[in-house]
Amino acid sequence: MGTENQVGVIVVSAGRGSRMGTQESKQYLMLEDKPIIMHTLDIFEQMPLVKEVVLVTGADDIPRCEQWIRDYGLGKVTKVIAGGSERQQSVYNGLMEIGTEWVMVHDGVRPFVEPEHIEACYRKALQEGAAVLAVPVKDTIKQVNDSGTILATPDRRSLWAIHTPQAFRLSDLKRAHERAAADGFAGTDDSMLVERLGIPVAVVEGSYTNIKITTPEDLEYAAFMQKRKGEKKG
Ligand SMILES: Nc1ccn([C@@H]2O[C@H](COP(=O)(O)OP(=O)(O)OP(=O)(O)O)[C@@H](O)[C@H]2O)c(=O)n1
Ligand SMILES: C[C@](O)(CO)[C@H](O)COP(=O)(O)O
Repeated sequence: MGTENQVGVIVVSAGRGSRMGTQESKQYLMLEDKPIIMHTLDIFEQMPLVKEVVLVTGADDIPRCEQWIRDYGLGKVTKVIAGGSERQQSVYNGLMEIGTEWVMVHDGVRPFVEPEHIEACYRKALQEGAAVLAVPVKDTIKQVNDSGTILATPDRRSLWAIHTPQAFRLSDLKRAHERAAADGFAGTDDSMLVERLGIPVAVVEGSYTNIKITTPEDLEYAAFMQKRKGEKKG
């Protein structure tokens, strides 16, 4: 089945970036020639699979984002809307603006996600109903109590670090968000909310380079990654 112009993408970019510790919100920091968020949006702009993109950003940042979108010719971005105080609310605001049967939610501060992994995540969701990009953890992970004492060491073979995009039926994700809001449940990703409905979510292995730019160290790595991308293009 053709997958051209199929999926709506919500790119969430309304956070404050407090862990980055910069005056400017991290998603607007320059990465080589343009703001991080514009690198991320351009990935989806170049994908035939993507029908529309809704950018969710800070209310005060809407005008400059709209100008950048014009400057960089990001025609697939159909709306730029205000987010909420939590990521979950920002995603929900985006859901209200998307009209496609399938939706992908992506962090605006993940500018190194690879198109083939985005497509693989979407195709897996078409097959299984829902899918997320992830990578197997490399470190041993332990559960630790508030006193700093180790409680348990889960079997590493079953542990994955979950990334974005995350792909769902729009109707399922809306229902999941509405159920979570009704229950006062706050999740750290969208998959958690869908899992709560009993909907199976599949994992698709992506890449360790699909980092979420969160702290200053990530910014250094991002600069290295961007340089390497430029060298590969030649
Ligand atoms: N209220 C929020 C919080 C986060 N995000 C977005 O969700 C993504 C992942 O969130 P995170 O990396 O935690 O960003 P911040 O919340 O900005 O970071 P911090 O927790 O350090 O403040 C980011 O693209 C961020 O802009 C959002 O759209 N709305
Ligand atoms: C959605 C996410 O990127 C999956 O790993 C992550 O949970 C976002 O967490 P954050 O604290 O909002 O950055």
